[in-house]
Amino acid sequence: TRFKLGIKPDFCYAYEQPGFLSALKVEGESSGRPKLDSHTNRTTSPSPSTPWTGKAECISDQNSNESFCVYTNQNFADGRGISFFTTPSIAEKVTTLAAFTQKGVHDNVNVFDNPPWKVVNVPGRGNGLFATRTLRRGDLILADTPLGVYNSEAFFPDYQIGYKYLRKTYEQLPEKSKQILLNTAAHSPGDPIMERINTNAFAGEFEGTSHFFLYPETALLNHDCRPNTMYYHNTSTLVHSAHASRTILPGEEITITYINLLQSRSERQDVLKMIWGFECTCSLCSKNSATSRRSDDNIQHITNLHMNLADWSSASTATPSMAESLLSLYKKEQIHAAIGTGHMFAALAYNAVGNIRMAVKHAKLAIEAGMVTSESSEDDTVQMMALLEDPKVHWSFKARSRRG
Ligand SMILES: C[S@@+](CC[C@H](N)C(=O)[O-])C[C@H]1O[C@@H](n2cnc3c(N)ncnc32)[C@H](O)[C@@H]1O
Repeated sequence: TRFKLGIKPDFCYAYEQPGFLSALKVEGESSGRPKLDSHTNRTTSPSPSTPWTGKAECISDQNSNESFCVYTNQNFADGRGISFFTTPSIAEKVTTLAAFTQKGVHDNVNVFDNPPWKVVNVPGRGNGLFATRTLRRGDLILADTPLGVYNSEAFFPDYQIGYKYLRKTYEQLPEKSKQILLNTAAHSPGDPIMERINTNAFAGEFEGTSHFFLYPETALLNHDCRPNTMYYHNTSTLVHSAHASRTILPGEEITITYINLLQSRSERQDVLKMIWGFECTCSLCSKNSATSRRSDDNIQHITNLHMNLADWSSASTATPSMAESLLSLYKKEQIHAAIGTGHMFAALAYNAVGNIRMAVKHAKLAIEAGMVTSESSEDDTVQMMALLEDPKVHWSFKARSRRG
């Protein structure tokens, strides 16, 4: 299941990831979901134990019998504040998260006193973050909490109704945070709040439902099809953190990917234009057509290798050399954040033919590479640790060696 943001599933380098609002706009419009036009406005009083400020304003969808309300906590993360637009049951669960119950989880978050970057305005792409000192793979670039978390079901079907509640999520924030939100970019005209969510919010599953998260500082990161940074969203602390996925030199722009990178140039350009309104002229998109074709072929090859290596059926044709090819293609294509995944595939593929020495080598490398995204690849790390502990009892041991 997809949870949080990204490949595993909150780790961004390749799979469709920061699906921003417009991505769903398209999906929602074509899905013919019932409109929220038979709504009623009402308010509910929070129970005395909830952290929400004031009365929650709610809207009910009579078709689904679902209510969505605006909940704000102005004290969240040391007075930065946070607003939710979601169902009462999700809001109740939210209050039990570490974000609301554990002291200290936001201690070094939303702190930008001496960051390793500065904001620079680049004609044609707006603001972006540029490194002011050398960053090594794994170094923290920034960590922030969302100002808004919006249930996609809540306002999506009918914008006019949704706007009103989105505006409320904004209006209830502390003054300083309102300004921070307004300082984010909007790439098309329209309702100022809606458009800022549209341009900047990350989509991810939250408490089992799709939500959008607006992290105003992370929002400053521009897109590159070969980014030098990856990010992770912790759905318990609600902290979003971005780490360098390779060495970044002073003066270099710090970039993330907005899309699934395992797509051809034309596919990438189409989706970036459609959703974020810009022509991608990143280093990869600007290559001459012969180089670009080679890259597209590599991407296709990576996709095929993924499919083969993830196939544990009796029909699988996966071999360790496929995993070695995958690793070298990641390197060739400079998909740095995926190296850990490549080593994991290799560890499993070697163990599957009983080559313990190579399985252990790659498991160690996978864990080491996973440190960069320690939180995001938790399951993978656990899996690799288990393999290291005793390769012979790991489920993958000789799982492919008896096949003809
Ligand atoms: C999340 S914002 C990124 C920060 C934004 N540049 C700003 O000024 O705050 C996304 C918007 O930035 C611009 N953008 C991001 N990456 C870009 C790129 N590689 N080339 C051109 N524009 C880009 C587009 O206008 C896009 O809609």
